[in-house]
Amino acid sequence: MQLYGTSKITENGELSIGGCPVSQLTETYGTPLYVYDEDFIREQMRAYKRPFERAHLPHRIAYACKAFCTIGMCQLADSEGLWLDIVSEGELYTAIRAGIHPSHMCMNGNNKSDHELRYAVEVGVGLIVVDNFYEIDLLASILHEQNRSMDILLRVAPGVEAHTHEFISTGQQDSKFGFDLKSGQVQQAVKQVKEHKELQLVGLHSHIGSQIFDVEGFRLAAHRLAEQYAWLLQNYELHLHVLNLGGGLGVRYTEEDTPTPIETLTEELIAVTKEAFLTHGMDLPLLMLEPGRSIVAQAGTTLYTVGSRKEIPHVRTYVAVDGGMTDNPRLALYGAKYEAALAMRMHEQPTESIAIAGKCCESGDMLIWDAPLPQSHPGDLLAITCTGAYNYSMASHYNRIPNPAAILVKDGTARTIVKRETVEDLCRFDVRLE
Ligand SMILES: Cc1ncc(COP(=O)(O)O)c(C=O)c1O
Ligand SMILES: N[C@@H](CCCC[NH3+])C(=O)O
Repeated sequence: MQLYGTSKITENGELSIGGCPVSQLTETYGTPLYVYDEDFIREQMRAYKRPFERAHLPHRIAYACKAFCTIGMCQLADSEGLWLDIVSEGELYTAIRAGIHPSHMCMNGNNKSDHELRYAVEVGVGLIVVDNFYEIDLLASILHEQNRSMDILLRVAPGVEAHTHEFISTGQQDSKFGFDLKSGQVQQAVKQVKEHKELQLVGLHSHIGSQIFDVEGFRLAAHRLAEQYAWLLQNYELHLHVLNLGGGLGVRYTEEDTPTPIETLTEELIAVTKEAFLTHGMDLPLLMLEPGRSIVAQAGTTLYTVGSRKEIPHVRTYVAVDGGMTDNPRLALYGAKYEAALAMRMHEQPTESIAIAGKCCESGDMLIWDAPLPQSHPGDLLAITCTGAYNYSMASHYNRIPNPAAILVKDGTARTIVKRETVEDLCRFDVRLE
């Protein structure tokens, strides 16, 4: 199993994260437990900024908090000077509760409700990424009512096929997101925006997908967008000074994944975007990025306790843990692959290949199909790495399983960022029939 960030193996073969031996963490917080490595998260955020700072380029890095959205996580992003990319009332509310200034937020979403847009306008969200024709008029009318104006970007579907799972590919022409570039919807949208003095169009936005390993898709998107910037300048005398290329940088879940490191990819992104704009004799606009997964995925490890075992001769051995698809639905949804280790016996060699199952009443409730591990016993601690993104945020209560706690570890100290749910919490909204 590959270790990330501050994760280490102690002399007696125990996994430690952020200077905290995992047995101490689980003794205090129980299992399943999401453990987040604070230094590593901060380092990922800084890696995005360094290339811009080195080149003295204006930039905005907005953490796409959908990857892991809690008050503490929003505070971390803010403390590193990042904006937040939010997509719903809930994310906006969380960010506000975290004390983030709304002017440092960018709001995405393909079906923002009247209520959500009103909320964003009232608090003064810095930038709204308008996704469709309906939203242009809706947002304009809300702003008009309140006698306000707002900076917006237009979300563009640039017709780029990102090489990733089809469920997380978003830049292709056949997508629910954004204005279709190929059929001229972007120019049509700009025309419609120009009819509303409340909407200040400052740039375009594209997000080609998630878990992307190289710059090629971004290069194509940058070229297609630069062409639009040039066209809009020529035909409408519209000088757009912001370009948002979205998020999407991939991470290593297993050895099959070979992502470009954040700093290198960011340098490449700057270079390809510069080149694209130069082709049209234009300067690089203020570049905005919205990374989610690459900030938090590898900084997260989930700790479980091993329970039952089922050996099917000549077929497979299942070992079940005290969590599963409720805290990590990514195998069930995308066929995602992970690595695991027995967290107290990190020095031991694997002796068998097992299937790690969850505890839900569902055959698809699996975490890993073939994990090479030493023989495990009930009560052993099992660690699955790279579970920091889209795990907690997509957790469910299936089978009325409470969500685990999440903690942040650093320099030998642990802090709770999300409390463990209780079964009482699960009944909180139920109404007893009288
Ligand atoms: C508009 C937008 N921005 C940013 C992100 C973050 O993507 P990722 O977590 O892959 O960096 C997403 C999710 O794919 C998105 O839809
Ligand atoms: N939920 C997806 C990522 C979606 C990206 C958001 N647009 C995943 O777990 O990989």
